[in-house]
Amino acid sequence: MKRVKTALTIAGTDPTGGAGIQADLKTFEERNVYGMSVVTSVVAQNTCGVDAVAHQSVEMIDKQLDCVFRDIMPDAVKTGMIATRDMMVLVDEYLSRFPDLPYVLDPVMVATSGDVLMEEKSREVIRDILIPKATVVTPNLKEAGLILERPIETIEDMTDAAKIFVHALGAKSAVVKGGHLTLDATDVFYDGHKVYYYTKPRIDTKHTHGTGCTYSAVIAAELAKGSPMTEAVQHAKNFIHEAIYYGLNLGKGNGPTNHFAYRLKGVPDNFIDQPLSGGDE
Ligand SMILES: Nc1ncnc2c1ncn2[C@@H]1O[C@H](COP(=O)(O)OP(=O)(O)OP(=O)(O)O)[C@@H](O)[C@H]1O
Ligand SMILES: Cc1ncc(CO)c(N)n1
Repeated sequence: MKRVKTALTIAGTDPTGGAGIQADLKTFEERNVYGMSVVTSVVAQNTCGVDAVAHQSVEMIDKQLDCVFRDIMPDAVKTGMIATRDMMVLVDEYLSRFPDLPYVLDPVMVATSGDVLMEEKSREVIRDILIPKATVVTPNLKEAGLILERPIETIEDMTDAAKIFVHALGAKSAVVKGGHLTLDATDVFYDGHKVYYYTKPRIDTKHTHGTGCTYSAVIAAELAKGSPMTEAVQHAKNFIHEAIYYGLNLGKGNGPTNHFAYRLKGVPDNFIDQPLSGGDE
């Protein structure tokens, strides 16, 4: 019998719904994939920043993972905020049991607001343990720079970085995201053979909270459905572009993106349509 495809996110939370687990689940749903979630850290945050973080114990994360894996096998997994070394080691244990499971690694380190979401000493665990397991790793410029210990600022740097993630660090593929470039929003994808450039015009907005989470969640959903990597990345690029373009104008800081936009080509009829406005009330 045919069954719906499923994706699991292992990540931290955002009660305002723009980033983290909440963004991932909305995105899975928008891509017609059944979403599941394991909470690593409860984060008291909003569009202005992070107020407090409560890490779940490794035992509790283990119990959540066990509940999922012995009941509903995901067709793809994505990880976002995994704050500590011990949490990463645990996640690695599960990934090791299912070596064929598509795994999207978003190496979340710092929120858009600048708040730190991962212990600095965990960086080498991401690099040495999780990256070699990744079907695709999706760093932004800063994360790529911190992991590779060199500045990543230009398209050439991004191309070199994507190749290093694959050839030196052992990821199957890598996409270095250019949301923080100054010109066009170009993302560089390398699959071990060929480099692909995905470019969209930069949208002039401050409402980019959770763009990275949303983007990697699209890739996970597409991989769950069996799409080839290049198509998954193209969907992610189109999805995030529309989600930013048709911004919802919510929040007092860097607002969330519009997770409806890729499906509806805009905002639902009963929303106040204010694309690209600046967050005023
Ligand atoms: N202003 C923008 N205009 C167009 N595309 C953008 C813009 N900002 C980000 N993007 C796109 O959004 C996607 C996510 O990239 P980004 O570099 O912002 O991730 P991130 O920094 O990990 O996000 P987060 O804000 O969740 O930490 C990429 O495809 C990037 O090109
Ligand atoms: C939980 C969580 N993960 C990732 C980000 C990065 O956007 C965030 N702000 N919060």
